[in-house]
Amino acid sequence: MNDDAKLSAIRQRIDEIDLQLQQLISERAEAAQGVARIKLDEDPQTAFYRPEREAEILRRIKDRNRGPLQDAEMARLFREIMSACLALEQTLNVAFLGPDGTYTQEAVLKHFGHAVHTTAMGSIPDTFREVEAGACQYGVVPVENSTEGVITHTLDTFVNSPLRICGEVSLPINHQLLSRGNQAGQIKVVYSHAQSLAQCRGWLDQHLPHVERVAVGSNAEAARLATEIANAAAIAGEAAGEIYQLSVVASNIEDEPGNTTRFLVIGKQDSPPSGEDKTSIMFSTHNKAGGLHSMLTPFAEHGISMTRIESRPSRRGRWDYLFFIDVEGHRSDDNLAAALHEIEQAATQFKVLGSYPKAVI
Ligand SMILES: O=C(O)C(=O)C[C@]1(C(=O)O)C=C[C@@H](O)C=C1
Repeated sequence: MNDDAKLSAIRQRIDEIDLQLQQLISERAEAAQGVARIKLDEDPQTAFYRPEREAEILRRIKDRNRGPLQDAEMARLFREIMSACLALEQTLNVAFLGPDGTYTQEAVLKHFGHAVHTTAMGSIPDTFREVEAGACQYGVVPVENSTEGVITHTLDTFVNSPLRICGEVSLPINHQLLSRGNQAGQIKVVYSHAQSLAQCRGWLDQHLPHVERVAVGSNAEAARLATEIANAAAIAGEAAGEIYQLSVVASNIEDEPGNTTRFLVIGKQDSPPSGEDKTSIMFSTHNKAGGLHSMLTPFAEHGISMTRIESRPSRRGRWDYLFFIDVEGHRSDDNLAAALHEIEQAATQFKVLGSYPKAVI
């Protein structure tokens, strides 16, 4: 067989595979419609989105992947199939910290796939309010960055919100220096969110030491300004560059190569156990020596791993703090339920913010 004949034979095989794939995807979508009918029969107020089921499916897909596609690529393809199937059951509206083109929007699409409808909000509290009011079923907000630490605004907003955490998203952050066509030497001002400016401080000191740095509300806002102002550039993600049609002057300019931001998915529902879960809680304790230590002892005694601890002033008095803690496990696990009960008894204020599947993709 010559090369032309080989090529055409392989393409014929690809056509046959595509046909089978397409038929199977349609069958899968019909199956999802069947699930939706049962859910509605059982409860007219049902939640169609099931984070624990999606996490189980995506984990299995990664586990049984045998290449040549990477696990993450394979999971991403199935992520989109599930997203389209869910859209047949219900249009999902997800509020996020906007404007369009922010990393938070990227996190929404990574977590829910592209078949969801996204609504850009002006602030973190507005994102919470949109979900509390029922205008969107879910919201996505940033909570911590591996280089810059916690996003305090998100933690503070949880204090008075009835919403639950029902998922987490981990997004590698690759910052691009974007501009309308300026070369690095022509740039006089760089706009970005304060956190992104901080994450690129070393690069800016080295490559643009005399250029003014201006912090603005979001990276997407910075990208918009870079389209309007002469000799301006923005630090933002690729998505913002595409939306605002800016060219990349320098890519991946973050100082820490592993720079990652973690986002939380907030909603009104609790996520049942998925097999690999995390639980986030918030509490305050009497302001006395050893107070925090004694509050954490139940975790150690019940063999629970803590993955994060943050403290915030409680605003109820000087030196009074709220603690935000993430642990491994689901609140319905026996050992975690026992530990949480003991902590609740000893706390002056206590709230489980949610149990949810660990990020899979
Ligand atoms: O299993 C379900 O509950 C479904 O609705 C099906 C499905 C899927 O496509 O696999 C779709 C949406 C849910 O979030 C989880 C899974």
